[in-house]
Amino acid sequence: MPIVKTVSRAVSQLLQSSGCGCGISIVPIRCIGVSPRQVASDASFHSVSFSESDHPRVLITGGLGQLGVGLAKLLRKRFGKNNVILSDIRKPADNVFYSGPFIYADILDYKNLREIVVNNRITWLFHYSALLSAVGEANVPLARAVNITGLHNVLDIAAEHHLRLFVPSTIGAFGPTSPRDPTPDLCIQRPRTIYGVSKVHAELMGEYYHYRYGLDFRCLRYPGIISADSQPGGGTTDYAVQIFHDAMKTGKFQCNLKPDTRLPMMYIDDCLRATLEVMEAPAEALSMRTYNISAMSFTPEELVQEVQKHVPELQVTYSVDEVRQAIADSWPMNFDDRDWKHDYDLPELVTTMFSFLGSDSRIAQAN
Ligand SMILES: NC(=O)c1ccc[n+]([C@@H]2O[C@H](COP(=O)([O-])OP(=O)(O)OC[C@H]3O[C@@H](n4cnc5c(N)ncnc54)[C@H](O)[C@@H]3O)[C@@H](O)[C@H]2O)c1
Ligand SMILES: C[C@@H](O)[C@H](N)C(=O)O
Repeated sequence: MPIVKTVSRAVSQLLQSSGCGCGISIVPIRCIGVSPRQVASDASFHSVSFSESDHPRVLITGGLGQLGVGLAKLLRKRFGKNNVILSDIRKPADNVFYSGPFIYADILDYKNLREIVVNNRITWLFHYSALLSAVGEANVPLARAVNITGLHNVLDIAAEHHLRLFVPSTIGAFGPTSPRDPTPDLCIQRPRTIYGVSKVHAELMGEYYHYRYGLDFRCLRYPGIISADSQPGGGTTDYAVQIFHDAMKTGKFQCNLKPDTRLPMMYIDDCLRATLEVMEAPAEALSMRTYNISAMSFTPEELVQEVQKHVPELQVTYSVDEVRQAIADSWPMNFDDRDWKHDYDLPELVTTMFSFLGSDSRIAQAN
């Protein structure tokens, strides 16, 4: 994935001729009255005293899911604790609440979201709220609302307030008619889940707003992300996180995908590093708005083999979930990101997960 690369002449011409801040750029401002500042918008915003600086002022939506807390930690290290606001509709755990600014933000409440952006002088927005693939199929109306209507709110607010906007897409934005091994950045995208459809919609709307209104929209298609300190939110790739917890706790793991189901995966540190890189890239270095990002690709049986090097007594059974299996069978097996360099392959991933989960003592003598 050439996040930062020389912009070709053709791309430069395209950018110059089609917007990016010039040309037709009347920003879509919704016709709702200007509301007075409401206490509710920043009532839960503790210990905040923003200083003027060159750092971006960041809002993360859906920040209490698998990826948001880790992203906030990374961004706070770089831009300062009080310049990064985590938000969600759920109640944060104590350690999250006291680690930096947190605010309630429902992305379906346009006015509230706009107030938060205005009152806190947000300049960068990471839009993480979503219903993932499996929970999305279980509640299509809610997935449609959060993933599509919510995105529309975010796009309009970002365009109106000239934010740099990051929206993650996914391997789930591809479908059975896409080339699956490998899947390139540009190819046919006909996903069969509401999650995938909403992500293709996000990719296209972001790109449209970029060319039409000059919105600084940036998007990476993530593979399945694996993390030790946060739980996945109901996706098809969740098994690859669950196995570590079950190996540690019970020594038994029931996999809900077939043993030979190959999917692209990535350790969370690589994912968050790539996200920061694409957000920090100079605009003129981006030749597209959406890129694949990839690290490794494995099947459940390959992951089990690697995990058993650390927990040899792990017992594994397979009980296939038909919904998740059908989704996985329609997704890429290998993701082509061309030249982005990841740090973690499968062995490093597994070692890191176990050392994070505190299993050093269980590492097999057999190694
Ligand atoms: N985790 C992965 O493997 C993976 C892979 C590809 C893409 N992504 C994308 O990255 C983003 C973050 O993923 P994640 O794994 O952290 O997701 P997650 O499901 O763990 O968390 C999503 C968060 O969105 C919040 N949310 C739901 N409805 C909301 C609303 N109305 N307003 C505000 N917040 C709301 C939830 O409370 C939850 O905390 C998502 O957009 C997802 O599609 C994740
Ligand atoms: C792949 C990704 O988008 C998510 N983990 C899911 O399985 O739904």
